Amino acid sequence: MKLKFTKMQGLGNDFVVLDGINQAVNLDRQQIRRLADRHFGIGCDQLLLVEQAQGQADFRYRIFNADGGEVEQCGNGARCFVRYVHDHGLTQNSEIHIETLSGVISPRLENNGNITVNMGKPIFEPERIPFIADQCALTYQLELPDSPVTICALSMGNPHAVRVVTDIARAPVATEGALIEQHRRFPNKVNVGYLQVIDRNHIKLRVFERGAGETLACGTGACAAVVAGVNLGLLDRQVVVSTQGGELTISWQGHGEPVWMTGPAVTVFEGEINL
Ligand SMILES: N[C@@H](CCC[C@H](N)C(=O)O)C(=O)O
Repeated sequence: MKLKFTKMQGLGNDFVVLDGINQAVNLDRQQIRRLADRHFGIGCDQLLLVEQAQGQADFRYRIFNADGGEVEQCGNGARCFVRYVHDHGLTQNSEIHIETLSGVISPRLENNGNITVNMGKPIFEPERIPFIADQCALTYQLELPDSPVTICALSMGNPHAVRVVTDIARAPVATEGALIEQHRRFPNKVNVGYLQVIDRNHIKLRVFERGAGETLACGTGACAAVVAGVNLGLLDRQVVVSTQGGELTISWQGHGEPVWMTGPAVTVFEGEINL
């Protein structure tokens, strides 16, 4: 099978994007892992599939982690999705509505080329994250082999644990992040963000992503970190998030309101691969 693909990135969080409307795409877990492999395939953190919407939206957006698992949401991917459907003439609309596993999101292409996405409302009820806890709380103590750690837990359509640290460069992202990702209290596993407050409108963030490991940036992770920081009283409602791959602007007006994310999306190259 030959597949046309586009390699894209949003702040260095990289994607293989496939048009499932104009070519037949039917991949199993092994094939997705191979496409994502940086030595034997194209290489990416996530594979994004553009499909016809099933309901009223413009498109259906499916997301697969590098480990082959399908997931609910991807913020940097949402911006790349918009850039892709525009550049490939699949739509002319600057605002589109796209179905994801966690509901419809509505990205908008700005005149300056950036993309703003309404990422929906954060979810705090433990059973909806899902996270095992007796009740909903601002922070939770999570048991780890050495000693417990304090986390915020929430969903941006996908599950996130957020830790506040004082020195992002020394945060145990690969070691502790991997333990939290697989923790028994997160039945669907979890993305783990480490946030350092620079000031009330600026944070630094690193994320150990579920199914992909540490990436250069995570859009939903940035949304989750800002929501957690606002809830903890550490941040104002509009925040610049510095990741290893660049900057995102996140704003959230508080409970019951959606989170807005603005940032870039870039095409790197296009090609065709034999599977
Ligand atoms: N990179 C993404 C998130 C991709 C999915 C995530 N790893 C998960 O398993 O939920 C982003 O930009 O949000």
